[in-house]
Amino acid sequence: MTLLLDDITLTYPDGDGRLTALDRVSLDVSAGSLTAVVGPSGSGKSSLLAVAATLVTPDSGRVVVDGAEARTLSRSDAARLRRRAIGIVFQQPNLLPSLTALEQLQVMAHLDGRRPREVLSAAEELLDAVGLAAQAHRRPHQLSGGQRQRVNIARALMNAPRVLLVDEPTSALDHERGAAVLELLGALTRERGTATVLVTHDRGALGVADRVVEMVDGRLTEAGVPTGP
Ligand SMILES: Nc1ncnc2c1ncn2[C@@H]1O[C@H](COP(=O)(O)OP(=O)(O)OP(=O)(O)O)[C@@H](O)[C@H]1O
Repeated sequence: MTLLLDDITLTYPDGDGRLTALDRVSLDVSAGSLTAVVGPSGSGKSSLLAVAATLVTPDSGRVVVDGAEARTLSRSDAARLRRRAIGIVFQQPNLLPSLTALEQLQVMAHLDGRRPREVLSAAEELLDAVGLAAQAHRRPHQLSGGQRQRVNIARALMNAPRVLLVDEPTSALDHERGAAVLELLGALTRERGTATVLVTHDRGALGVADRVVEMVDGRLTEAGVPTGP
């Protein structure tokens, strides 16, 4: 199993008590499959992603990414796991305004100490895969919202992560662009073999998901396997 969340409980301080954001949640996601997480606002979806990304340590339960249990790693091994094994796509692309699309991708890999020539060809190949080969030298303000989100997705894939975590990627997009981004995420998941978790309000996501789970009040329930379009 490429991503395993096993019996996760996460609480936050809340006045005198604690608020349970994740209540004994378990989820496994295999390579090359996409799990959509739906559920009302405040039900714990972002918390689930933060735990899966190893950005937040749960009160109890295990997070296993590509065979490594996050809690047992040293700080530096945990940082490496986060950088290499996990790709994160947030709602807002957060691109650096002064860099071109190509450079946004290159920065990720340079931070990881990879060789410039190899980095350049990987970045060009990924921009091509997300349909932006012709826009490689544009800066964020010269791209549409959908194109910016594609750069964001390509950037998250730059270090060839085993796990891809995506939070509401279509919320800033119109229906058509949103649908195209979801199709792209489904295709990249299969091509690149990532274990993908997609948090979304967008019903269009149900068509690209292998599995749909629902969060309600911090608990996860199976919402069924979509039967396709
Ligand atoms: N840092 C925090 N400190 C305290 N409580 C928090 C914190 N982050 C989230 N919460 C609470 O935990 C619960 C789950 O929040 P979370 O952001 O995971 O929900 P969500 O399903 O992602 O919501 P939305 O769809 O609105 O983004 C909510 O009740 C929220 O108010």
